[in-house]
Amino acid sequence: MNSWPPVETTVPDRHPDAPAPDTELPEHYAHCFGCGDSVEHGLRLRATAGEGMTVRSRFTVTTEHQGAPGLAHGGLLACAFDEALGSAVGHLLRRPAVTAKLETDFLRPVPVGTTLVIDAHLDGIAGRKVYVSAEGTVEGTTAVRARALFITVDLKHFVDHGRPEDIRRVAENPALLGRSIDVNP
Ligand SMILES: CCCCCCCC(=O)SCCNC(=O)CCNC(=O)[C@H](O)C(C)(C)COP(=O)(O)OP(=O)(O)OC[C@H]1O[C@@H](n2cnc3c(N)ncnc32)[C@H](O)[C@@H]1OP(=O)(O)O
Repeated sequence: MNSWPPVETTVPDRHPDAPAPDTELPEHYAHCFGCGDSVEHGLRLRATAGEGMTVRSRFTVTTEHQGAPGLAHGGLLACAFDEALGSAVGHLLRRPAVTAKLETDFLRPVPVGTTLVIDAHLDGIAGRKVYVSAEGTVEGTTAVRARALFITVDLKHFVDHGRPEDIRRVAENPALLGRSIDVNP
């Protein structure tokens, strides 16, 4: 395995306004496939702030999430990790960031009806680059590991690239966005 993080980094402090350990974290966007409650067959990850630079997320696999009979689809598991890792970056640093690179190791199948517990850890930052890793367990057994590079961005990233009607909808109803991330840090 390559060394991780792959470049020299520093470990940041939690943002002073980051949610305290054991706080249940809100969805970051109501229409997010990873965490939004408005998405009928979305993953609906639930997350809790941990100690230090950690966040624990939980993903319960339903029949809509299958790739093979009775088993979670690998791409959706990767999505769950993207969300869990992004949640750690967003909530602990309180800065918007997007995934630039995501790698996953699938060690064991994840059955429908089980809950994957994803423990994400913010490993270090170098400028706008944020390195995070996570381990997912099912009933105490490691099933998936992942690591990712997120890049912090400003609000302009979303305004410039997002579909105008969706940007407008959020501007008209800011409650669609969670309040744990500073959009103008
Ligand atoms: C609470 C929130 C939860 C959110 C969970 C969900 C997260 C998501 O799904 S985000 C959606 C998926 N991701 C995206 O759409 C991102 C698409 N990509 C982009 O917009 C751009 O490529 C972006 C913003 C990542 C980087 O572009 P840009 O701002 O021009 O920066 P750029 O200069 O290219 O890169 C910055 C640094 O990162 C490095 N970098 C960028 N991409 C990569 C990569 N794939 N691999 C390695 N390094 C990379 C660059 O080499 C550069 O390094 P250095 O500073 O040392 O020169």
